[in-house]
Amino acid sequence: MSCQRVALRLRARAASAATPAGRHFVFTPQTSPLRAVAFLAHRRPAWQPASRAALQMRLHASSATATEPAAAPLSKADVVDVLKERGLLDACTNEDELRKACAEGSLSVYCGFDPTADSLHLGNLLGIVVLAWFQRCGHTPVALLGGATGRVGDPSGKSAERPVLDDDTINANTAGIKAILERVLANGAADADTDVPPAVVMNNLDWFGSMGFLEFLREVGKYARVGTMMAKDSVKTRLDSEQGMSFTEFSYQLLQGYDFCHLFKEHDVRVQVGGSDQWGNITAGTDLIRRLADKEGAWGVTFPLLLKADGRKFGKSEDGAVWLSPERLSPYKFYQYMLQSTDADVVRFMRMLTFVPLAEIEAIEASMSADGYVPNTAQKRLAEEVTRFVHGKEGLTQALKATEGLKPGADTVLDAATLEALAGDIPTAELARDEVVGKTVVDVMAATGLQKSKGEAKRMIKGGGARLNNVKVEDEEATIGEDDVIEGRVLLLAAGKKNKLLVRVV
Ligand SMILES: Nc1ncnc2c1ncn2[C@@H]1O[C@H](COP(=O)(O)OP(=O)(O)OP(=O)(O)O)[C@@H](O)[C@H]1O
Ligand SMILES: N[C@@H](Cc1ccc(O)cc1)C(=O)O
Repeated sequence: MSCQRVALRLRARAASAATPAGRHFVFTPQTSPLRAVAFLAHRRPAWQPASRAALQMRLHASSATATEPAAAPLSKADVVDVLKERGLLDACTNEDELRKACAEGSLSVYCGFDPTADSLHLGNLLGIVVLAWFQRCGHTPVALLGGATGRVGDPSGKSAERPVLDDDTINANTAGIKAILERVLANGAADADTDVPPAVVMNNLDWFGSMGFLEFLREVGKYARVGTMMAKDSVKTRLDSEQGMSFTEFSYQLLQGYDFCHLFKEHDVRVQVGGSDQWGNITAGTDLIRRLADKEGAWGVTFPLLLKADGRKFGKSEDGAVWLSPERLSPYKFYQYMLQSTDADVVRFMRMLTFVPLAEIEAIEASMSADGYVPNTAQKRLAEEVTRFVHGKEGLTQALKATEGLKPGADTVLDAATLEALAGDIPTAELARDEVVGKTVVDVMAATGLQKSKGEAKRMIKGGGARLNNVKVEDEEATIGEDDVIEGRVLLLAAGKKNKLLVRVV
């Protein structure tokens, strides 16, 4: 949409808006888009479908002074609209029924995560975001660890059998993703405007671990139809392949189906969400609930896969997976990744991965093509929001400090914790204390390889490009004192604007 059209839409939307206090603003066609934008963003602290619909209706009405009720917080009934508006709804087993059930009361909603790696990645974040939206609307999110299903391997979306992981790996992976789910869901709840129902984390090994094969065949397998199982996309595509499919992976849909059935019966979980490739497994669950528990009232919802600009999905097999664990990808690197989103992606990512109100996102989008837009403003907002969700306030602070301190030519002095967190993100060397303290900057630059020789290091200082802890080194004979080793542990050297080296003093 052109800037002009966005601006007109925003003006039209704002034309009849009321402040929370009930006073009315009348915006004219001359009102600047940024004023309209600022007003809308200020007025609507959370996304509100009811008022949005009212605004849309007024877009087509002639009166520019009609009033609108004061902003209301999100309610249980809103969640389906929220997901749709944000591009997070791909399919639903029965949307009308689900809407009705959401409006009638608080539902428990689950999403499963198999421990195929010790960390989740950016693509998996979508499942957490969807759970968090249900939570913000007043429903209870349940994150299910696939301690059992991870031992079998989901064939969905895979062109070949998954490797069988050993028990130790699966247990370590389960612990890794459990920590991430707990942390990210807690960050999301802490950031919500209102109190939200607490998240629950479960592990399907708790019910499958003690179930024998005969029991499974008798209690679960008896209710599944082979024809239906064969018709799932995950099976059809693999049966056509040369390698075929193992019975183990063929059975996967029944395990996931039984999870839903178990959670439905034992914990009154009514909704399962998952990526679009999970449709077959999710409907295996709703089918099983109908047959085994003889009950209706369970719904499946899928969200589209998060894709890169070139159409490839964010996953873990590709080079450079965007991991959510700080051990695999530091908050600084994670922040940098989001910061480098292209203008073509940034608005889509903001809609799908953040909780920024849609009116504000539209305002940001409009501002991007307006005069005076400071490049990367939208990317900064995206990076801040997603980093705070994934790594918490402390992680974001760390990422911002590191970004500031590592900017080419920065003069901010960083603390030891921030610097140490960067080990692995920037070149790092380790030297004994007596190889650093009392030595010249030239010596240390050469000893660490930051400069090829002492002569080169001297020339760098002469040219004004050498920095110790972001402070310019003026003197070729300058020595490193005890005080230069930050908190006795670390220092930062730079040769030129971009060539930085972290020295750990041991
Ligand atoms: N980019 C994505 N967007 C949304 N959901 C995703 C994305 N990637 C994975 N998921 C969800 O996470 C589930 C588990 O991911 P899975 O382990 O199958 O693949 P992956 O992590 O994407 O790794 P790979 O790169 O090996 O395919 C998927 O079935 C899907 O529902
Ligand atoms: N099959 C899902 C994980 C999952 C496991 C168990 C479930 O009950 C639900 C989902 C995936 O591969 O991501």
